[in-house]
Amino acid sequence: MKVLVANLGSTSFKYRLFDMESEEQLARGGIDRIGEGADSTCVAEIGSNRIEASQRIADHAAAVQMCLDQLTDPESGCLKSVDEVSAIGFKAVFAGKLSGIHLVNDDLLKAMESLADVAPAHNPPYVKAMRQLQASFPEIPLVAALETAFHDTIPEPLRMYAAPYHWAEEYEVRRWGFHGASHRFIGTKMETLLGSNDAKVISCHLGGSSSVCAMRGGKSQSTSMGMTPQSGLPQNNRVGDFDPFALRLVKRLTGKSYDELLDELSSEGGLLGISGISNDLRDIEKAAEGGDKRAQLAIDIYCADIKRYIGQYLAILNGADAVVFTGGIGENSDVVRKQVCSNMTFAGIELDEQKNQTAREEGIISTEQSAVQVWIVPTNEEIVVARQTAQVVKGE
Ligand SMILES: Nc1ncnc2c1ncn2[C@@H]1O[C@H](COP(=O)(O)OP(=O)(O)O)[C@@H](O)[C@H]1O
Ligand SMILES: CC(=O)OP(=O)(O)O
Ligand SMILES: [Mg+2]
Repeated sequence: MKVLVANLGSTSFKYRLFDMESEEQLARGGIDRIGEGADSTCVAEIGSNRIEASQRIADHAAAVQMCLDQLTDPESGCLKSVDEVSAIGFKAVFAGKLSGIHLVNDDLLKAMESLADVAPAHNPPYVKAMRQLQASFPEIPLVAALETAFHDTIPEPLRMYAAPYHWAEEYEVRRWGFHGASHRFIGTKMETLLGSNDAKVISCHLGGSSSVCAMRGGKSQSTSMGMTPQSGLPQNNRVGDFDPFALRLVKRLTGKSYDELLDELSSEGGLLGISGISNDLRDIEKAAEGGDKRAQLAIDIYCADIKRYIGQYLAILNGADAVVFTGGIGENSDVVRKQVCSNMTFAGIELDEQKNQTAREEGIISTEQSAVQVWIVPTNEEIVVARQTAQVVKGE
């Protein structure tokens, strides 16, 4: 059984094709900087073929089409036709109480559409891509793996807001949490790497969107994203945690509506809003190296917030066995990892600067005497979604 997984990130598109009998990865590809109006780097590995291109990709729907073209290319592809794929799984984000794994049908699409204003960077591209694929390939089952389900194990006191009690019951206003596929992958992987099925792990998934998750025995105990993917840490261009009453003041001073202000916070906030340069950390790091103060401030605010969550989670878990960095930023930015882990010796966290700078793949980047191990672990959200998709197709 071949399963294709589509991961429509806030800044990127990634896909992987698996043979599910062996879990062999047959192909993978990625496109970054989607919709920024700049050229995207499009990289794919299909069998032994490596394809690299630089071109303008307007949106995620165009990215999905490019993936299908790459896979079915007569020369470098690995499929004669898309019909060889038994199912397409989506690392889908938010459908409220329709959490977990679902076949994509009208009910699911409507639930995601009804929450488009709550998850504006995520739900609209998913719905568009799902509808496009439904129309083009009506015989191929589409499966949505909604990541909020991973956080069902968070205890009630860490899941609820101190809002009026009936908001949780009537409107489902609670800390849902996201990035479930990535945190689940890291939790399972760390059980193997640490040789324990009861490990205390703090997973820092840092990318276009970022979240930190405290896990015990691979189960989520708390996470930084709350009701929506705009919350928690500062995101690429979305605000992160924020006091809602500031809106009343800015509304009064500007005459703008709440909707306009929320749109600003979810498209002109986060790393872009603070730096005024880019929503991509690569550009921000370059500007900060060149002495740009706001770029440096964006990095400082981001790292201070990650540190704050790690501190919270050390308290919640009563210490930790490992802190893990993953995601586009977590795996690639030694600058962020160094700044986050500085001045943490009180908690037994000590980074090995040399290892941090040179590490490119999975490995430990803390010193031998560091009581808490610090790891880089490249995430594989797609294998988690592929397994869930195969379960649905097999009717398990
Ligand atoms: N070499 C790098 N150095 C610093 N940051 C990087 C590097 N490569 C990627 N990034 C950051 O990672 C982000 C993409 O992360 P990723 O987890 O793939 O994103 P998404 O949220 O779209 O799934 C980019 O927007 C950029 O900020
Ligand atoms: C919430 C989420 O999955 O975000 P992203 O795809 O941007 O990492
Ligand atoms: Mg992502």
